[in-house]
Amino acid sequence: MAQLLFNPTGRRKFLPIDLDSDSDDGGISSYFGSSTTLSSNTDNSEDADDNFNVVLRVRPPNAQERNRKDQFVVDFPGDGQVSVNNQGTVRSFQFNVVLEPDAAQEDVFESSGMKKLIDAAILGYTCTAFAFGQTGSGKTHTMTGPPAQFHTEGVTPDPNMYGIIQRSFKHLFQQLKRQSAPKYVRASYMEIYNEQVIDLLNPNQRRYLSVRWSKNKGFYVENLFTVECETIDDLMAVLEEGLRNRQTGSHGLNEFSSRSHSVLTVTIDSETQPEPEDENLYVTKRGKISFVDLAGSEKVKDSTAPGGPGMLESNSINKSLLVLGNCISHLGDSKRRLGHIPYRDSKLTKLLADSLGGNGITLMIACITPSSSNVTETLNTLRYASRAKKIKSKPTVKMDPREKLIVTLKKEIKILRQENHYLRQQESSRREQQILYKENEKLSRRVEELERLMSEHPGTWSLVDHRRTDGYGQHDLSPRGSPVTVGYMSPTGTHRSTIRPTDLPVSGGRVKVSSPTSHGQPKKPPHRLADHVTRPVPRPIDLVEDIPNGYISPRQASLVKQGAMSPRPLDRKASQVSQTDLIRGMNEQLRREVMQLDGEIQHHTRGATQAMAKSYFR
Ligand SMILES: Nc1ncnc2c1ncn2[C@@H]1O[C@H](COP(=O)(O)OP(=O)(O)OP(=O)(O)O)[C@@H](O)[C@H]1O
Repeated sequence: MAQLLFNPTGRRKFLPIDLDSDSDDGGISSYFGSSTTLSSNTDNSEDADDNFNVVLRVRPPNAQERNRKDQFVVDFPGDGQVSVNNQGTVRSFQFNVVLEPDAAQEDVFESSGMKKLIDAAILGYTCTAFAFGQTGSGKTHTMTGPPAQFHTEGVTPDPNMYGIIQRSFKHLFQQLKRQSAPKYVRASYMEIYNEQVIDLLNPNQRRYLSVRWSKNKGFYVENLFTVECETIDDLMAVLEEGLRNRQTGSHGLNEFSSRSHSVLTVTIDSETQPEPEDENLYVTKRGKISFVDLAGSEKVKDSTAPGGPGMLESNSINKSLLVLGNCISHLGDSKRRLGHIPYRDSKLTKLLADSLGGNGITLMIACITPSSSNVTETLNTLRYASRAKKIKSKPTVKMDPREKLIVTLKKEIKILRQENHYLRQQESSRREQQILYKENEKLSRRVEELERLMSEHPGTWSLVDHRRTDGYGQHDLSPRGSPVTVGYMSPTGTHRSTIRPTDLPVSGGRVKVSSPTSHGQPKKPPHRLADHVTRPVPRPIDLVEDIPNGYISPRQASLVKQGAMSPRPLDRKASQVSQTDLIRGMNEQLRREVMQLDGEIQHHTRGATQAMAKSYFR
């Protein structure tokens, strides 16, 4: 897209908008009096789920219709309903919001959900507001205000009559003013006239622009000028310039009829930080809001220029509206929605493809007249609008594809870092466990040695374990009565037994001595597994059930029993910590056991030495 140093031609018509004025309409009061007349079925014009919102506006009868004494055939039963009496046959339709003839410009802006669209565009969504309906039904009046005001020499438009475009500009800049992050606003303005795209901001060089398609952008207009808009005044100048250059004509139904479809697009680029902790990563989100004022559908016989350019205009207008209608029919049908949508059949539908069926948020304002002379067109518009109501879209935030890739990669890096940290933690805890296993083996060997030493002097000491038949008991120095677990633990398996100090015959604080087995040789110490026992294959400890009993505290155990706690209360990391603690505890037991055995032996050796000395000196 080319950039234009914007230098609007002609003098300013629009009055500046005061951004600081309290009321959202800049002090605009109702043109038709203060009564707001609208009805809505669910009062959900601001409903977040409503990504394709259709509202209906019915204009008041004009002078011509009143003079003709046309009948008022549209009725408003309330709750978003509208009914049309076609020579006695009444048809009813339902919309999100129905704006009755005396609804003011302000009411349209406030009730249509337009603010939601602007807010979404600031957040990076593709939004579209478009007005459609038969010629003279009030589309341009709704979008920009009464066309007579900006097409009549010497008339300055009344800000009270500003349409949703000017009011949206104001809301946009008011919102941007509140935000600290930088935002860049740009605008383009084009029209599709007789199936040709014309840049409304480059009137001196009236040439037709091509509509192209790219994977990243979808359909777009090549070489369309975009104007940087730092202030609301810049945007107003863009609107004014475009309106001045737009194709208008006069025919029987509208003195200032738009003979083209116009698309004014405001793009909002905002830099955001997707990762709050990563101060260096900024991505640009590109939101946009397009205001589309369609040329009015019309009966060719009503056009007052038969055979001339008016006929060609009417045909191409009707053709592109027909294609738009086809696309809407397809998109509004749950089955056909998944098939081919004929966007490519007209330039208008190509450029609206994103808004209609894609990832955008769309507001459609259907405009009708209340007059009996237009009842057929009114019913057509209402059917069109009803079909459009069924369109579903999935809005997504637009981001530069390269920046999107960077964000994705950054997220992946973050996940990999976390995984790496977790694995390192596991590795260090595994290493600690290995050290503890080695220590456990050493201590167990020492206990075995000491036990062998004691057993080599039968009659002096022996170890008693009346629960075991192999003649080997275990020493437990924990406070009497408390069950403890002692044993040998190897990296490949465990051998555990729980004994109580009361189980051991104690005499004078010492373990009672009795003879070892009748074979005289010590059997395999209880700290080791018997040879025929197959050791379990080592595997990561991740479940509480994998760990022998003793991991859950009595309080936890009772909670599990009561069902107040899951039997797997520990996570992977916690269970590994518990395993380490278990081995550490066992090593502590073994250390005390070694000390106890050492003490026993020293005590005995001292006793024997004293006895020897006594007999020597005797
Ligand atoms: N709600 C309204 N209240 C008062 N006047 C209205 C309203 N809607 C439309 N009008 C007037 O009716 C006339 C036709 O409206 P407008 O030009 O907006 O119709 P249109 O749908 O854009 O027609 P076309 O498709 O031919 O461009 C204008 O003079 C306009 O000011």
